[in-house]
Amino acid sequence: MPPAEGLSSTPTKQPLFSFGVITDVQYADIPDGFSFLGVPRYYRHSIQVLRRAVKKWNDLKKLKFSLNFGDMVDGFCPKDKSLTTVQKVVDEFCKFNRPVYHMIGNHCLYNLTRTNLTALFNIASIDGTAYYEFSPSPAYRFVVLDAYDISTIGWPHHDPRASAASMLLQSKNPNLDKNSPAGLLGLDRRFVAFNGAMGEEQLSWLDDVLRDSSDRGQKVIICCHLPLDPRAAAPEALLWNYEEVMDVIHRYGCVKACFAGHDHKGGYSMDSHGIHHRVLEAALECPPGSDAFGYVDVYHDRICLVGTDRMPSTEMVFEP
Ligand SMILES: Nc1ccn([C@@H]2O[C@H](COP(=O)(O)O)[C@@H](O)[C@H]2O)c(=O)n1
Ligand SMILES: O=P(O)(O)OC[C@H](O)CO
Repeated sequence: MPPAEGLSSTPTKQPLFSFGVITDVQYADIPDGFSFLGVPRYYRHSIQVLRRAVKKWNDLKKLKFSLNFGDMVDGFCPKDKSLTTVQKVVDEFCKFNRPVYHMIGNHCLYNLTRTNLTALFNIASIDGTAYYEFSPSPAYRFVVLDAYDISTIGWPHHDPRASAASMLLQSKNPNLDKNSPAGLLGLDRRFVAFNGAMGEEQLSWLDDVLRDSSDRGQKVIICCHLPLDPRAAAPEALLWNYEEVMDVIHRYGCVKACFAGHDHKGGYSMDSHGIHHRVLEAALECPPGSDAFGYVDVYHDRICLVGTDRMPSTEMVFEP
């Protein structure tokens, strides 16, 4: 869990900039249900959480942009309603009067093609990929990763990225149902079909962006639907090749924090290189009337997540 429930030493100076965060809205116009492990899921209420998030973000008047960490629609959404449902959620995000940067999650890919999704989410895409970067202030760069670059979901069966994922799952997960981690031990429990990996091209792009950021003296915040640190999330939620990705990140000193979604209960850790990992609590699992969203104040020496209700606040001070 985060080191502090509140912001014990909130700096009094003005942040360089601030941004909103929300994850796993997983909206569908269907009755409430449960996760595979029996955790309640409020499919119709989650869009109300998003509405309250957008209102709060607008009321604050200081946010520069917001980040949606993926899974805006649920896999149980009737497939003939996928497009209108995703459009309905996108329309809610559009009520925020600043840009919103989206990530693609597994539930998005259960519903729509990558071509549809990248168009709806306004992601400039090469060959269906959904990784990109932006710099909201000269001192900072945001790197948005595509966690399903190598995946059995989202690509046509003949695509090499789908074949590579199938081969990996085949070798790591003997279960007939590849969504099941039954029998897998420890961190190997991540080898399930609802996760994915970053491919070589994306890893090399990440390396280039981080080298350039280091050269420019910029600090970097990494954003990914899937968590990258085992101490911040359940093994079943991790990116398949999180170690490879963290090896690239640890080559440079510029990355200060990694944010993720997917593991609905949320989490926090600081890794061996002093990088903060914050997995955000899901909007989907908020019982009616409760919320999970927040905003982040960014300073030169720290970032402060100010959470609402089920999303605890977290102060993340950078290592010198
Ligand atoms: N076939 C499956 C699917 C999931 N699990 C486990 O349940 C957890 C939650 O799954 P949801 O997709 O409902 O969020 C997941 O972390 C798996 O450990 C399973 O055992 N078998
Ligand atoms: O949002 P889901 O249904 O993919 O669930 C993700 C799992 O909880 C990760 O362990």
